[in-house]
Amino acid sequence: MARITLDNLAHSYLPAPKGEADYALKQMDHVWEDGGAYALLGPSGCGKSTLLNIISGLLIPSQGRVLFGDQDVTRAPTAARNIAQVFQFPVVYDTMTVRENLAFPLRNRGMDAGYVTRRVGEIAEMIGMADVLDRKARGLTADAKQKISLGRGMVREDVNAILFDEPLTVIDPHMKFELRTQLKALHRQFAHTMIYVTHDQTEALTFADKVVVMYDGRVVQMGTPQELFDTPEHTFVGYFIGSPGMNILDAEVSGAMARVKGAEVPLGLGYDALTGRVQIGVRPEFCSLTSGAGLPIRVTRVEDVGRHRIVRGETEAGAVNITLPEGMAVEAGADRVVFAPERVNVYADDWRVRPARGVA
Ligand SMILES: Nc1ncnc2c1ncn2[C@@H]1O[C@H](COP(=O)(O)OP(=O)(O)OP(=O)(O)O)[C@@H](O)[C@H]1O
Repeated sequence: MARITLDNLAHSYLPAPKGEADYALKQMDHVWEDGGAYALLGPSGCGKSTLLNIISGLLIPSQGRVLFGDQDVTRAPTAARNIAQVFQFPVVYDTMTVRENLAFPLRNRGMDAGYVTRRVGEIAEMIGMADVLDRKARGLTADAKQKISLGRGMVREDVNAILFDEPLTVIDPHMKFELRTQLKALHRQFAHTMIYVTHDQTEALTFADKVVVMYDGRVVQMGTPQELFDTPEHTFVGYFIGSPGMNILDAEVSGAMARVKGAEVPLGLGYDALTGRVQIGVRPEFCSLTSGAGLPIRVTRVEDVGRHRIVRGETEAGAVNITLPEGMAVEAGADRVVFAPERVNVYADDWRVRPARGVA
């Protein structure tokens, strides 16, 4: 297991990049702790695979270094990095049995037969395949084959890191939940450094201790699920995490007051003078519908989504979504929305601004 350091890293697929726009991965410095479970989350094209390929050794970055522990592996081939990888689609040997597939990475390294049997048994239990160990992989469903790939990725205990690239794409939804839970349990047990690439926020938030949110070639935030929810550092994080995402409205901010089109919005803390495009962001969970004072809103739709309901509305400042807690009805005549002041974040040119007074 190893700490992974990305030192002044950047990558362009062009031979002579001119500006930032030419970089698929913009300059970044990060340390990913030894034993951490990280999810790399972001929309298609944001640079997740590029970063993963640099860590795994499939790609040499055009700038900067990758360290595993203290060792510079920037130019080391994949085979020399001592990592395990699980890809989007199954990579199994059809002519081998499930047992032989799972044992392969261990036998390959000359592990003792007793250990191989014990370890394969543990992993087979975990992926729910203990009763089909002697079946040939050929003829198994794509789902089952991908479980073997996951098992193979996790069978070695001595790897520097395990990299997962959208590994649950072909797994059916029920099994997805189960495997995610198993992966998490396995992480607790063995504390491998794990990096899990996904564009699915549920997958990222349930798997990871730290979620690394990428947008347009940058890591815009690296934080716990709670941090991403409470204090999105970039408007993209606010918008991308949560269902629905954060409400973001253009505003003018003066001290502890924001003015949006149609109302004044009290803030929990004060702010220094701001420049650039100023916005406030507040999650639908911290908005409430009232008939008293507040930002005038016209409710356009109420959606039932199981445990709670989502009210969708239009204000002069833009669209606002409100999450109604379980059992709460939409009050007749309610035509204002108010925001919990201490839950309102302030942004300048998309980046969160720390309050001038009090805690950040
Ligand atoms: N081999 C390549 N040559 C040139 N450009 C590439 C190459 N691979 C990726 N890119 C570009 O680099 C950017 C980042 O792509 P990347 O595949 O890393 O994103 P991603 O977040 O993994 O997306 P997806 O989820 O769709 O795989 C994109 O603009 C993409 O078009």
